[in-house]
Amino acid sequence: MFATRQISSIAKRAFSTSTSSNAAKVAVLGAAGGIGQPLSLLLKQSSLISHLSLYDIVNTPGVAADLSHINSNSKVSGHVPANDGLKEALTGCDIVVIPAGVPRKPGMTRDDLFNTNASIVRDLAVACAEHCPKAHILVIANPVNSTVPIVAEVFKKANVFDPKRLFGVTTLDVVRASRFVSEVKKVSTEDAKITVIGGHSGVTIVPLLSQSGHSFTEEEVKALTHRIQFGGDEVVKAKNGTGSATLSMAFAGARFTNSLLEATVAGKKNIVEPTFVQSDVFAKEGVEFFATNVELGPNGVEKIHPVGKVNAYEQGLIDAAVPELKGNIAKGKAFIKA
Ligand SMILES: NC(=O)C1=CN([C@@H]2O[C@H](COP(=O)(O)OP(=O)(O)OC[C@H]3O[C@@H](n4cnc5c(N)ncnc54)[C@H](O)[C@@H]3O)[C@@H](O)[C@H]2O)C=CC1
Ligand SMILES: O=C([O-])CC(=O)C(=O)O
Repeated sequence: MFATRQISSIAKRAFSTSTSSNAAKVAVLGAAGGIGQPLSLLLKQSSLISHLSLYDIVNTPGVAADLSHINSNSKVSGHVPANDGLKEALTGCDIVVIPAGVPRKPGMTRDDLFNTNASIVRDLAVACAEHCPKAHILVIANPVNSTVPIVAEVFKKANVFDPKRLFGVTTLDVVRASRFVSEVKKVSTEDAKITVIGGHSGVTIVPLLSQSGHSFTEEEVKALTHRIQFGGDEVVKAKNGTGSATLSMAFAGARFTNSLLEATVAGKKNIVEPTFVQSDVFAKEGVEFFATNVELGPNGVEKIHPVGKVNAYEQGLIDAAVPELKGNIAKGKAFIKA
């Protein structure tokens, strides 16, 4: 249901309504990339955005010129590093979405991207802390389990950290889970709402199929769990060295950004999305960031939902996720502290 409803309502807004009076400035950093371009296209259709600000180290003037001909009401600007481009892109931003960074090739883990992407995300976070310290920051760049703590540490160093405004985008995991379960159970995706908790890599992705209202055989649970945890690898393998998920990620990133806009700009209530945030849910186990369903409100995180009832199999998945997550988070924090 979400997909159809979202696309038709976005399309309607684009062609029949004007931009909301308190609409937001939204920046996409990495906007010329595989995710950045389709994500920017989807965001261009939102009437809750007044200014779509596109930043990349290359090619954003062209992407911005192209998108700017679409007759929705938002302004589009393109920025590259020259002439204070990053400062221009970020100043006045309400939301910053960060898909900047390299994607995986076959045989790599998301953690293998750390060496390249950690410094990209750090430098962009430093600029956000300086030019738009109150913006909501949505991190897509992998490894999300480490890049989110990196942004947090940068913001803490600059004394501007607000944990309610920092999100790791894990929406693709629930989008995949919904699709895969709908295929197995032969139901509409509307009837396949799956909670996915934890983080965004391999065993840290924990689907809670027992909460879905469907019954599964043991074999189905194992196969679905594996497919949801390693769905990213399916795409990396199929793209055969040319990248990872871009189009489904753009869809998922737009879904999360639109939900945040609905909560912050449109003041809608009961907007719930899964996301990797600073959380108390597993704080006792030493896990500072964790993805669960989160209610979004005018200031970002409104309420972090608990994990809820899990069965023994899912408890085993959580037990496997916790140490891995702890390590990923510590690695991100140590990168900035060092
Ligand atoms: N959170 C999630 O669920 C997902 C995350 N990803 C991650 O998203 C990231 C981007 O993936 P793609 O768009 O496929 O890669 P891509 O290589 O197609 O695009 C990345 C873009 O970032 C730009 N870039 C590099 N350094 C930059 C900097 N310092 N400032 C601004 N822009 C910079 C590049 O010029 C390029 O246009 C990867 O790290 C990938 O692993 C991908 C899919 C899902
Ligand atoms: O698999 C990757 O590297 C990209 C990603 O995070 C995903 O598709 O979930």
